[in-house]
Amino acid sequence: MDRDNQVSSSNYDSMHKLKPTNHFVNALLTDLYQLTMAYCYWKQGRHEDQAVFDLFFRKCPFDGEFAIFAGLEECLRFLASFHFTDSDIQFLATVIHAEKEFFDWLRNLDVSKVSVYALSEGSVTFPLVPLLRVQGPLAVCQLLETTLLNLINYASLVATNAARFRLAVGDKSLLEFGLRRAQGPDGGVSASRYTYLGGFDATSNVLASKLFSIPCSGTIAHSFVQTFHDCSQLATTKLVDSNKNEREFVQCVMETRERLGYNTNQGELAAFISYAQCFPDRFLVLVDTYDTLSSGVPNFICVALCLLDFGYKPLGIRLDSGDLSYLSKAARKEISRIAQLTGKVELNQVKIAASNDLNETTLLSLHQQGHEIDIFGIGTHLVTCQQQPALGCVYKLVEINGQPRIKVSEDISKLTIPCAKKAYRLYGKEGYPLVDLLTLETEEAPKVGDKILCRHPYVERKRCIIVPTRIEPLLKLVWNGKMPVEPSFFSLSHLREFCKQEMSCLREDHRRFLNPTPYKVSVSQTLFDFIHRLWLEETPIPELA
Ligand SMILES: Nc1ncnc2c1ncn2[C@@H]1O[C@H](COP(=O)(O)OP(=O)(O)OP(=O)(O)O)[C@@H](O)[C@H]1O
Ligand SMILES: O=P(O)(O)OC[C@H]1O[C@H](OP(=O)(O)OP(=O)(O)O)[C@H](O)[C@@H]1O
Ligand SMILES: O=C(O)c1cccnc1
Ligand SMILES: [Mg+2]
Repeated sequence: MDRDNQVSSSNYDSMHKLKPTNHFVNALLTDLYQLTMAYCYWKQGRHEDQAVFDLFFRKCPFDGEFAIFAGLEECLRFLASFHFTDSDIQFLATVIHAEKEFFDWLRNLDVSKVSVYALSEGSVTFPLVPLLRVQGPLAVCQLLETTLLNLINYASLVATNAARFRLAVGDKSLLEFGLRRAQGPDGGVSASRYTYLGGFDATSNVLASKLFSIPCSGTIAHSFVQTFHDCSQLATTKLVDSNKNEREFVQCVMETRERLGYNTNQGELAAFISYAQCFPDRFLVLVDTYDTLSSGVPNFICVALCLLDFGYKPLGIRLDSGDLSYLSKAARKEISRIAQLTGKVELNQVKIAASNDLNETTLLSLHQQGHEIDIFGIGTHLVTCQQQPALGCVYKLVEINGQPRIKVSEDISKLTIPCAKKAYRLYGKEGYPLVDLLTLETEEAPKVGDKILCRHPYVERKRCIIVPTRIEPLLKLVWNGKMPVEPSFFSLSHLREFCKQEMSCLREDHRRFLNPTPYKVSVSQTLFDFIHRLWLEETPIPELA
C-alpha cells in the first residue's frame, strides 16, 4: 500500500451526489466573519482574485512529535455539496446588511474553480506542513476556512490520541467505549470513526459500526448484574449444548460452585448464567459489581467451566474498578489454578478486559507494573482528548494573485510560511523519514542521491544536508472543479492499515512518550530566502528615541 491518491478521477456528476455524513455540514456551518469578508471582497470586485491558503498546525498534540491527518473524506464531501440554499440566503439577508446582488452572487456560488491539494488521510504528519492547500477565487476560498478546520481539527486530534494509545499498549486489543461521554452525537460518531483509523480494534457505538463498517464489540454493565437476586429468576434452568442436546445448566453451575468451595453472590451468579444462556459462545462478563476476587471471578469460573462442558468457549471477564494491575494478575492466577485443578486447560485462554478512566499515563504505568490484561476498553479520555482538547489547526493566506503573503508575529512560531508550496518527505539510509521539505511550487523537485540543503524555516544557523534514498511528494491533488477527482474513497479499514504502516515507519525516538525528538520540517534555500525577505519587507523598523 502506498500514499497514492486516495481519490482518483471520475466524473463531476457522481462527485456532486456525495453528501457529508453529518447534515450540519453545509455552507452555513461557518463563522459570520467569513461571510462579511466575502461581502467586502465582492464589493471591491476582488472576490475572483487568486488566493492560496494553507491549512496546518503549529505544534503536535499531547506533548508528542507527530500527528495523524484525518477528516479528508468529509472535506471532499463538503466541497462536493457546497452551495447556499434559498432558505440559507433568506436567513443570511437577516444577518448581513448587503445588496440583493451580493445574495444573488452567493446563491450561484460553487467551488468549481477551487483546487485542493492534501496529504493522504491517515498520514503521519508534522507541524507547518500543509495538510491542505486550498487555491482559487479569494472569496470562496475564504468561505471554506471554518468548515474545513472543523472537519480536520477534531478528526486529526482524536486519531492521533488513538495512535498514541495504540503505542502505549502494543498489540493488546483496544475497544472504544466513549459514546456516552463524547461531545454530542457527532463527537461520538467521529470519535468512533477516527479512533478506529488511529489503531483501535472495535467500537461499542452501533451507529458508527454500521456507517463505517467498524467491528462492533461489548460486554455487560453493572445494571444487568444488579437486576438479579438469585437463580429462581431465570426463565429456564437448561441450555442447549453444542451438540444440540438440551441439558441442565444451572445444576451444573451450582454443583461446580459447591465442588470448588466458593461462597459467591447469588444474584451475580444468576446474571452470569442468564447471559451464558443467551450468548453461550460470547460469554464475557463484568466481575466487579460486588467483589472482584471473592465473587465476580469465582462466579465467572463456575459458569465458564460448565460452558466448556457444554462444548462452548467462554471469552472472559471485564474489570472496571480497583487496582487493575493487581486484580488482573490475581484473577489470572485463580483462573490458572482452577484450570489446573480441573484439567480444563482451555480456561487459560479466557481474556481479561479492563476499563475505568484509562488514559495514556495509566496505560504506560500498567505496562511498567506488569498486568494480565488482554483488552482495554477506553472511553472518556480517548474521545474527549482530555490531555489536550484541541489541535489548533489554522488556515492562513500564503499567496494572493501570485504574490507571496506572510503573517508576522512576535511569537516566531506563529510566523506563516508564504507562497504556494510543495512538500516532500525525504528518507535516509535506514529507511526512516528524516525531514519533510517545503519548497516553492515552482521549484524543481528534489532528487534521490542529490545533496539537498534543508533549512530551518526561521532559525538561520539551523540547517543540514541530506542525501535522500527515497523521496515522497506529500501533497496530492484531491479536488479540482474542472477536472474533478473520483469519489471512490478508500474504506476506513484501508485508511487504518495505511496509518499503521505510517506509524511503523516513524523512528522510535520521534514516537516515544517522554521527551520525543522533534522531527525536522525544513524549507529549501529558495523558500528560506523568500520568507526572510518578506519578513523584513513587511516589518517596519522601529525608531528608538
Ligand atoms: N495499577 C494501577 N496503576 C495506576 N492506575 C490505576 C491502576 N489501576 C487502576 N488505575 C486507575 O486508577 C483510577 C481508580 O479510580 P477510582 O479512584 O475512581 O477508583 P475505582 O476503582 O473506580 O473505585 P470505585 O469504582 O469502586 O469507586 C482509575 O482511573 C484507573 O484507571
Ligand atoms: O471509563 P471510561 O474510559 O470512560 O470507559 C467507559 C466507562 O463506561 C462504563 O461505565 P460508566 O463509566 O458509565 O459507569 P461506572 O464508572 O460506574 O462503571 C464502563 O464501565 C467504563 O467504566
Ligand atoms: O460494552 C461495554 O463493556 C461498554 C460499553 C460502553 C461503555 N462501557 C462499557
Ligand atoms: Mg466509569
